[in-house]
Formats: sequence, structure tokens, C-alpha cells
Amino acid sequence: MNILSPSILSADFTKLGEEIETIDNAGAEYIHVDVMDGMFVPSISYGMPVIKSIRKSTGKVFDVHLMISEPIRYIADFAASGADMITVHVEACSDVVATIEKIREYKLKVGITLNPDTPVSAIKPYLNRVDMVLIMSVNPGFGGQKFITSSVDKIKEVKRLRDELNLSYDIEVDGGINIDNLATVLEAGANVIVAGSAIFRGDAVENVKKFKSIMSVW
Ligand SMILES: O=C(CO)[C@H](O)[C@H](O)COP(=O)(O)O
Repeated sequence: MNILSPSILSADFTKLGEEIETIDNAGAEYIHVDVMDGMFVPSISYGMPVIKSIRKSTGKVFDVHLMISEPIRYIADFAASGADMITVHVEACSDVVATIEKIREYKLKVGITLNPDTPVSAIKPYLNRVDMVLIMSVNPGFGGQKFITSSVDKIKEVKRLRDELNLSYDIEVDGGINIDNLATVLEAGANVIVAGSAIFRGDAVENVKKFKSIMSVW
């Protein structure tokens, strides 16, 4: 199933609750929540209090992407804030298996991700333990960047590995996705689509509709 997960990093924070209700009503399946610590990535976004607060605005799945060093330290807090799934960076965890197990302790879905310069081989040992693989198609840290085209081959590679290893994880793609490159990533094998600026810049309802109409034919 194809899933749209708008990234609220590009929403208007002065009316975040309303922005979330808008994309929820327009048909987005997930809400993508980008947490940045100013260490693993250069920028700082928001954390548990914001997530707890926006949890009241929607019942949709909170797809929380932790761009933080040693995320194992905060899994309990993100679970208590209302996360439904947590994705961690392979580069950010000194013990990836323990981090995955910690997320499972809270009965949350688990995603693993990697930076554009990290090869897929770095996550291969963990593929049988996760529900989702996130292919970053920009260097994490900021919305509104240009899509890195080599990500398409990475999507194909994790799809090929899923078949080879007889696994069933979702493949999410995040960074620089827009109406023009959406079909390319879907065709490569991505089925969870993150988009920030392409959804929240302009008319979010129309943008969700356009995304979903293309996604419906794949
Ligand atoms: O993880 C992210 C940045 O680190 C964002 O989710 C991502 O960049 C989405 O924003 P946009 O669609 O504007 O590229």
C-alpha cells in the first residue's frame, strides 16, 4: 500500500495543529515528524513537548524520524509523547540492535535509515528486524533541498534485498520529493512518501490530492 507522510518541518508552526488537521482531512495517512538535535545534524527542530501537544490534533500514525545521536536514550520519552513508529539512523547508534529492541519494548514500529553517503550494506544486517527502511534523498537537517538522484538506485537496492531475503519492510523516501520526481521513486519501489515543502508550500489540500492521485496508479 502506498502511504503519504507529509513532513511537518515545512508547516507553519504558528498554526501547527490546524496544518496537521488539514493534511489529515485531505487524506495523508501518516504525519512525518522530524526531530533534530543540533549534533547528528546541524539544525535543531522540536522534541517531545511538541509531539505530545500535536498528538491531540490527529489520530493518524506519527512517523517519527530521529536525527539525533544515540537515540536509545530517548525512546521511552518519544513513546510516551505519542510516536507510533520511530526511525533511527544507522550512523547515530553505537548499538543498532539494542536501539531497535528498545523501540520494540514500547510496541512501536521500527524504521532504519541512512545518510545519502552511507552504503546500503551498512543497514543490511538489520533488515530482518525492521518494519521500514527510509532512504534519505537529501542530507538530513533541512527541508527544501534538492533531491539526490543516486537515491533511486538505493531504493531499488533495498527492494531487491527485500525480495532476496524474503522480507516485507516498507520503503520510505525522504527529501526533495515533488510532483515531478514522485513517479520515479514509486517506480523504483518506494511506497511511503515523505514530502515537506511540496505539500505545505501553496495549497496543502490540493498538493495532498495531487500526490495521492499519482500514488494511486502505482
Ligand atoms: O528529513 C528531512 C530533512 O532532514 C525532511 O523530512 C525532508 O527534507 C522533507 O522536506 P522536503 O520535502 O522539503 O525536502
